[in-house]
Amino acid sequence: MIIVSNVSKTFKIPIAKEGRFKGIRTLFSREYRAVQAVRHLQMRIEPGEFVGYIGPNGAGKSTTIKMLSGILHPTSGEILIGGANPQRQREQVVRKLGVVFGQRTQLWWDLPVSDSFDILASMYKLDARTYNEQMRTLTGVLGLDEFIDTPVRKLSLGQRMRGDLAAALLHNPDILFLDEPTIGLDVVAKKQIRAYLKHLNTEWGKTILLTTHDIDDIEQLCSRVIVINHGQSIYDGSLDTLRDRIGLPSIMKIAFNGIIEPPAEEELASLPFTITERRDQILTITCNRNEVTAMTVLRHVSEWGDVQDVHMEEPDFEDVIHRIY
Ligand SMILES: Nc1ncnc2c1ncn2[C@@H]1O[C@H](COP(=O)(O)OP(=O)(O)OP(=O)(O)O)[C@@H](O)[C@H]1O
Repeated sequence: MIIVSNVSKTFKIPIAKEGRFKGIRTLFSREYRAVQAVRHLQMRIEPGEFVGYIGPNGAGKSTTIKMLSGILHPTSGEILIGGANPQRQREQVVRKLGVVFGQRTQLWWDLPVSDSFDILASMYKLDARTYNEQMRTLTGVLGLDEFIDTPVRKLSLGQRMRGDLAAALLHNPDILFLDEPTIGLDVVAKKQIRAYLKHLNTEWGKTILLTTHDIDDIEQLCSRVIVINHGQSIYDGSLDTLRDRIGLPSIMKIAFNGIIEPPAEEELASLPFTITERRDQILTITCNRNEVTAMTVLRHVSEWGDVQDVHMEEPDFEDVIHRIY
């Protein structure tokens, strides 16, 4: 289990000097300004959960992941990963954790991928049998064969990400922190990485905290989302509840056979939904699904003509995000 209790992180940044030798003078400056990257963060993640951690640029996501994995120290508050503190019990925590930073690789750039795995295996002190077994399993799932002897610098971004995922999983940790693992990937590679991540969670039971700017990642993978803005958690729950809470409309497209005869303006105004578009034989209807069911809408519109087809459209998740920010 991951427990984050009232964690804050403040960076001290030297105030930039003006005038001659400003670079050197800034370097030796004793004047600082404080940037509060994370404020009073509370979080509890149960084993086996797949949690999306989202927020605008500079919200504090990477800082949180770096604190969770022990790279940065919180200014205040406490973090426990499986009962251990990532700063004080680093080695114990590192064994439980795999971390992937999408923008940076932990593989050695000029070496074949297999050499990086050899180095990591010896860092984690894996015995030969465990290492070989784990490599076999990971090769099966992540298709490493295709590029195992290729130097990392020659890999496609999708292959590199598969290599990085394998590196993070080599010591078989229970928990994965993934910071933008799909960044820069093309549609096909994204789909593939998502399929792997789903497998790691549902088949292998890995607990995953995923940071992403890609809304499809969240929609397709995460049962829970935590939204952070200006270092503070502003939402923690399901994606559906998030949509409902900010009252995004449901959209229905209703196709008719033949003539459509909606009632007069006054009667339309009294209905619990609105017609937002009328094109040929199709009406677009918008309603708040907390206030009116699709069946009620259908009952009304079927009096206006011969309904041929109904199509429900989910509100766009990008809209959801913009509204909560
Ligand atoms: N090492 C650092 N020194 C000083 N300030 C930092 C440092 N790391 C992060 N910050 C600041 O802390 C705040 C949070 O940054 P962080 O990288 O955690 O955001 P993020 O949500 O991951 O953003 P993005 O989506 O752009 O990666 C920002 O204001 C950033 O400038």
